[in-house]
Amino acid sequence: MSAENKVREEIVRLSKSLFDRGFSVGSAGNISAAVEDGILMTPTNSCLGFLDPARISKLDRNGNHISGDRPSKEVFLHQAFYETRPQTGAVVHLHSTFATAVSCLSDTDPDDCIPPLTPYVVMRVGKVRLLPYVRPGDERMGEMIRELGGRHAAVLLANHGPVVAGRDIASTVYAAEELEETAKLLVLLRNAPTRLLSPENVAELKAVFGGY
Ligand SMILES: O=C(CO)COP(=O)(O)O
Ligand SMILES: [Zn+2]
Repeated sequence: MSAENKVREEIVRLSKSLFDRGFSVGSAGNISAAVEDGILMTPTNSCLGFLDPARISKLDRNGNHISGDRPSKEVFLHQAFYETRPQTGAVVHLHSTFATAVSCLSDTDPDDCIPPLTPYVVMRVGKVRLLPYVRPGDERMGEMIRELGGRHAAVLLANHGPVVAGRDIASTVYAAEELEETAKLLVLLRNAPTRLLSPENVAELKAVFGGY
């Protein structure tokens, strides 16, 4: 099997896994992955549970649609991550329930919307920014990601959902899951006195496991 076909199969397998466990419903969310000569992206209005590897959209390096079904309307969002974080090999956008809940709370800190509750969110996701609401598919989402200058691997789109960029599709999906589970803890612990990891704990994790 060619390297590109392996990536197609991986997109289908991991998308189905997310869908089967309720991290995405209906036709919400989209996933992309870099290949040698461009980017593969889930087609617009497709259900992550039932993707066909042959119909996945392919874009060239300039973002032109070259094969497969029409790409996700969030193409600008995905492209902005590839452009600003050269290490990016995949981007995952979900409407997963708890991360989306945090994106709707009016007291969420926009500079640090997922505080360091547990080590794995620090290790796999890093500091998460909240970006102001624009409608799905609005080109301004790409501009907002570019303005971050590649400093964040994950963002929450206000009143919409999370977006995570990573080195490859599996690690990016795992990071999106970690973000969702931490958002769930945040909602569960809302109004309960909560101990966060200290700045020293966070610094130790970054020193040992690397930063995102
Ligand atoms: O999540 C979505 C929009 O934000 C889904 O859009 P697409 O079906 O175009 O990928
Ligand atoms: Zn969306």
